[in-house]
Parts: sequence; structure tokens; C-alpha cells
Amino acid sequence: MTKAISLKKCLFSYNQSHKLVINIDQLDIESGERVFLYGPSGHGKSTLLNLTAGVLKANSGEVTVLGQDLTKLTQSKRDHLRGEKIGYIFQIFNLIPYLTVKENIVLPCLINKKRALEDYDKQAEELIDSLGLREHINKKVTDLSIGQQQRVAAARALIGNPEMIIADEPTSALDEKNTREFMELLMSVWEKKKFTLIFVSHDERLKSYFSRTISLPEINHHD
Ligand SMILES: Nc1ncnc2c1ncn2[C@@H]1O[C@H](COP(=O)(O)OP(=O)(O)OP(=O)(O)O)[C@@H](O)[C@H]1O
Repeated sequence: MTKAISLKKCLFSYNQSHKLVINIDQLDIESGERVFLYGPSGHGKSTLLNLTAGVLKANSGEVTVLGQDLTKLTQSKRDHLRGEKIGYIFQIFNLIPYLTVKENIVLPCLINKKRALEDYDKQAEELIDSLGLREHINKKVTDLSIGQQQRVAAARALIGNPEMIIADEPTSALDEKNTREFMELLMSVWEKKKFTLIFVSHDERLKSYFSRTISLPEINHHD
């Protein structure tokens, strides 16, 4: 199996002279793995996701993501890699309020050519069906419930078949029923596409959906 993510002796602090927020000796995630990353607040979960998505750059060490060492790439090359190969689902959904459900979903294809498959319109339609959004397709996203909005955000992350999906506490605004529905839909799409899935939550009950659990306090020896 090839590695989707490999961190070696990775150190990161928000300010060079201040405390280490990330101090990870080794972390490997295989392509196609579904990984549940959990840990209490402040243990660096979002920081680690931002390092693997190339939003942040490690102070030292190696952060190899989808075959490229991000510590050796410029900000703009890291941005390109993220736009082409990584779908990000946020805690706050970051949808564009004045666009419809479908317009929000196809946005990555308009911004990034490599995400724009020839049949991206067809794929948007398929995701709309898979995620139970058919009756809402032409509504503005602000007219949707919170659970529905998070499914739009998931479809937007999934369009264009990114190799990796990073989800940062995507269920934290959802109630129990919507959380269950969201998890089941995300897993049913994973069954079809087998992308690498890195899912962060402080809610340990969700770990049963994943093939591996990583406890951040066990691997991150931060200050
Ligand atoms: N932009 C920033 N500038 C300086 N320090 C930051 C910044 N973002 C986070 N931190 C600090 O880095 C540490 C890790 O934060 P991070 O958000 O990665 O943790 P987390 O595990 O995701 O927490 P939560 O579960 O509360 O979201 C915290 O001590 C936090 O205060």
C-alpha cells in the first residue's frame, strides 16, 4: 500500500520562539484508510490537519502528503496540491450563502481545473442523490437545515474525486440523529470511492465508523 501521509520528526509552533504545538516523531496513514483522530481541546488536532493540508508549514521535519514533502514546497504549490487533491469539510461549513445547493457543490470545479472532471455536472447530480439533497438542489443554502447544509459541504469536498478528505469536527453542530445520518452517508460514499479519510472529532463515540483510531495525546509530545 502507498502512504497518503507520512510525518517524520515534525515540529511546529505558531511563533518560532514559543511553545511547540506539534511534536510528532512518526505518523503514517495509508492510501484509502479511514482514520479517526481524536484528542481533547487544545491538543493540536486542527493544527495537524492544517499541516497535512498545507495551510501551515512545519518548522522542521518531513510532512509528505500524497507523495510530496510539503516542507519543500512554496505556499502557492501547497495551495495547488490542496485544491487539486484534497477535499476539506469544516466545522463551520463555509458555504457561500447567496449560491444554491448545486452551485456550492460545483464550486471547486470552477476554481480548480484538475477538480473539473468532464462530467462534473453529472457527478454533482450523483452526489446530490447520494447525500439526500435532491429536493433542495435549487434552494439557497441558507434555506436549508444545519444537517442539510453539512451534507452540501460534504458534497462540495467530494466533487472531482479528491484523493483525500480532511474533516475537522464536521458533526459538532449536528444533533445525534443528523450526526448518525451524516456519518452513514459519508461512509457510503467512502465505500464507493475509497479516498483517504482523516476525520477529527473530540466525540469518541464516532470511532466505530473508522478502520483506525489515532489518539493525538499519545503521538503528539507538545509543550
Ligand atoms: N493561530 C494561532 N496562533 C497561535 N496559537 C494558536 C493558533 N491556533 C491554535 N493555537 C494554539 O495551538 C494549540 C493547539 O490548537 P488547535 O486548535 O490545533 O487544537 P485542537 O485540538 O484542534 O483544539 P479544539 O478541539 O479546541 O479545536 C492551542 O494551545 C492553541 O491555543
